[in-house]
Amino acid sequence: MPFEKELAVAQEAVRKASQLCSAAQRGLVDAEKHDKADKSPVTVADYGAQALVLSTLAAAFPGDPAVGEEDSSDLRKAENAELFSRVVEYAQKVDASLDADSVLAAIDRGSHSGGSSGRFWTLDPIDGTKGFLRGEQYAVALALIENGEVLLGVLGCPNLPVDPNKPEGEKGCLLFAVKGQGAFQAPLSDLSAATSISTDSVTDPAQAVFCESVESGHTAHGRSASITEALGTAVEPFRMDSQCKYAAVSRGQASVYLRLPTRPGYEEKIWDHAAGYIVLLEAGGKIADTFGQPLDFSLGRTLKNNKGIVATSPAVFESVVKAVVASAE
Ligand SMILES: Nc1ncnc2c1ncn2[C@@H]1O[C@H](COP(=O)(O)OS(=O)(=O)O)[C@@H](OP(=O)(O)O)[C@H]1O
Ligand SMILES: [Mg+2]
Ligand SMILES: [Mg+2]
Ligand SMILES: [Mg+2]
Repeated sequence: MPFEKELAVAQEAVRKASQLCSAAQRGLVDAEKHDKADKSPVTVADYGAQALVLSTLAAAFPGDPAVGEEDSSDLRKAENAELFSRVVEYAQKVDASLDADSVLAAIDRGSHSGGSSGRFWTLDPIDGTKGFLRGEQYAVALALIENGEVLLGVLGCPNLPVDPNKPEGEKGCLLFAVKGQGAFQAPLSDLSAATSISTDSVTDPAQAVFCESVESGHTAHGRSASITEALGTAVEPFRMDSQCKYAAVSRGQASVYLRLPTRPGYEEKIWDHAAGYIVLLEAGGKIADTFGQPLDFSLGRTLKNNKGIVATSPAVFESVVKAVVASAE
């Protein structure tokens, strides 16, 4: 099968990073959190997961660059020495060969600028850091992009119930897809137990289950309420952090994921969407931005030609996109 090695390496890297994040989330203390220059939060687990995944990729595919969310500049500052030593501690628990220098070097492998030619990986070591800090959903998201096209995606979702119908049952899922090969989910506890997943077959948008971000700064909650009302949906969107929303639509737990811009100048980051995008498409779903335009991953580190996201199961796609476009007029 094409991309067999890439998939195996990516799955193992995301599984290990998910382990690191779970361990960190259980006992996170103040010294393990930090605010970046843009005021968004980052933790020992974001840095540790990026170091772990990018060092694993560097060993397996030394010629592949990466676009990662985090960089080491804050960790190198004297005032963050304690944060840095905890990052190294967490990374070493999962990979004993990592030391302080290799952690910094691995994190900084994520500085590639992306673009339309060649192949590169894109990593969000923790997507939904705010959800992670609240003890809720988050995802480790890794994708492979070649000539601007997303070819492979792996999503580690440590707090997501394996069976959506058993919310109190086993938690921890790995979702993955390779272009043209379908989408799958396995419990993080046993990757050999993967099963095929697909989007739901709802045809009436009034019956569609919607999901959206928890954070009101990341999506316009008022606008989604008016869209569901216009479509005749009685139930309001349920809120969930991170690319777990792509997982929810990909496995038929929700029909629609809306991400509606809150600030005109905000550009969506490729690592916030690439892995979820390919899993969703391979599960049978459809996706566009809030103007109905296809997502363009070939333009660098952001989706600068797109605004927001509309991701759905196939039969309701057109009517939902129409309602989203109309809601902007
Ligand atoms: N203004 C604005 N608009 C849209 N998106 C934004 C915005 N600001 C931040 N971000 C990105 O949102 C990512 C988190 O996704 P979610 O909103 O789905 O999760 S959460 O509710 O924050 O937990 C989050 O990813 P992480 O930083 O990896 O958590 C950000 O990249
Ligand atoms: Mg962040
Ligand atoms: Mg993110
Ligand atoms: Mg992140």
